[in-house]
Amino acid sequence: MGYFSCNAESAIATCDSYNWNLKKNRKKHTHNHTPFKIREFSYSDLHSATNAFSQDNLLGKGSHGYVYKAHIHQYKLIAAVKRSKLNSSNNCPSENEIEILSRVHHPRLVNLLGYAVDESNQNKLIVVEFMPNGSLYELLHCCSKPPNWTRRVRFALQIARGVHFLHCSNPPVIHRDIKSSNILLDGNFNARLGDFGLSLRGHVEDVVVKSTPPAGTLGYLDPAYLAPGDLSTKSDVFSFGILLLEIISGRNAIDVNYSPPSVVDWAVPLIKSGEYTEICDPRIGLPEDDGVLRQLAVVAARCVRKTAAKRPAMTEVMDWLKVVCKRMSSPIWNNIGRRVARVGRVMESARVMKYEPLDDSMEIVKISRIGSTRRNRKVSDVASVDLGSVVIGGHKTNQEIKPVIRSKSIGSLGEIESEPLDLDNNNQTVRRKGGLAVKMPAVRLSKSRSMGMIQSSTRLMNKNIGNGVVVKFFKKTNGKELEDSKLLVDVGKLELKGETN
Ligand SMILES: Nc1ncnc2c1ncn2[C@@H]1O[C@H](COP(=O)(O)OP(=O)(O)OP(=O)(O)O)[C@@H](O)[C@H]1O
Repeated sequence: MGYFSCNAESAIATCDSYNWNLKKNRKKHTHNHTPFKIREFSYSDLHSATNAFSQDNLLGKGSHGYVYKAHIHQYKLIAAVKRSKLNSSNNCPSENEIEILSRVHHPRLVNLLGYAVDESNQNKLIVVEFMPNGSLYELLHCCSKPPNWTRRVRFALQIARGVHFLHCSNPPVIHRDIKSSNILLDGNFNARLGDFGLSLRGHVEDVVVKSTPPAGTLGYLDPAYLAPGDLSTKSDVFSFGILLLEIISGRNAIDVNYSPPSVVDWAVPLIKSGEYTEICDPRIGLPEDDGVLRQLAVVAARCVRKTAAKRPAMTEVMDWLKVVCKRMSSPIWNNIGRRVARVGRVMESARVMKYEPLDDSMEIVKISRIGSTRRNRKVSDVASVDLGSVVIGGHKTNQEIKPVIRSKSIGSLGEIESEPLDLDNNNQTVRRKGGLAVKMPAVRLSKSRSMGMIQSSTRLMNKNIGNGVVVKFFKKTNGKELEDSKLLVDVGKLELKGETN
């Protein structure tokens, strides 16, 4: 058990045969040039740091326990302390979370700072970095000023980096519970992936991975993950795709105010028929450069494909999002987008993936069509989730934002309670200190293992979308108009690769 050591690296070196090469590969795997320290705090330190686990220090409540803000004066540290409501005899997820977090460290994760043992019941308390700005869930669904496109694209890329890091670790870490409420915002409003209670560390053929029952959160759960043996990093890719659809549309993964309630069933047919604007969050409107919306939508649709093997790896997703991010952050793109839009809206069907900004003077944009005029690009075979009668969530897209009910993780590594579906508002108020104040009705799902097994009932038809367009850029230097070949736009990259069933 690596976390019993004060220094995670030494624990790994002595206890973990997978990581004999950790030192050698540290740069690649940890992004940290100095080893990160995992401290063993005393229970009494945390008791006083959280003001005896007072209501005032309560940051929120999850399905496995409570999270408190802690001022740990000895270390001049503000941290978040997670206290499980289960006994450790129940194989509570905090054990697993500490075990995994003691081996990974990355700027895009909510990293482990240490742990403490409650002597009275042997429960482990987890001490992680404090995230003062709430969760992405709160920002997207409960905030009066929803984030703009620049921030949304940035969040998507940051989360992709975190997930990519986990998948590239040796052995890989599969998070299994990627969702907007597990994306927390740090002091600089950067997105961090947290809550590793359901995560698994190991290769797919490892016994632990092969014997752990499926778990996750309804609405985000990969429909192809029906049995332990189905798990792979591609299940996280599916959940990430759902999260991306949520970021684009501002709607919940499951929302009964929409028909169909599943974001996949709702968004993917629209994406496949090229109606990207229909899935855009109406509160912020279209991005200035509508190619950004198209690219994000296509990435999301590919992540949620029904067949796990056909989904992209996180490394590809990350690369695509980097391009979108670059496109967003190049002010010149907005200019170009406007000009192109003016020329008969030809950009409607462009798939622009690469751009390097001009270095000087004036740019002129010329447009030429390439390839077939047939609408021959498709996003195919994406997953369709039959939600049955489970009701979670929602706000309307139009004007009014209603209080939303958030999906909870289901399944666990430990004993699973059986509780009825309960939508009574009185039960739970999630309180944030120092972040956004959110009142949330409780959703208690029946936490049976089978509950996570959402069967796909619909197979979506392929539809063709769009034509390719090339945008060429010219710069004027000393009165001469020169074509800049570097600025030739790569068209249709996303849609062209591997779209067949
Ligand atoms: N490091 C942190 N800093 C600040 N707030 C946190 C931190 N970790 C969790 N929280 C807050 O505490 C609350 C509970 O988090 P927790 O991870 O236990 O459960 P959850 O993700 O909300 O639900 P579930 O357990 O169903 O996944 C959330 O509202 C979250 O925003």
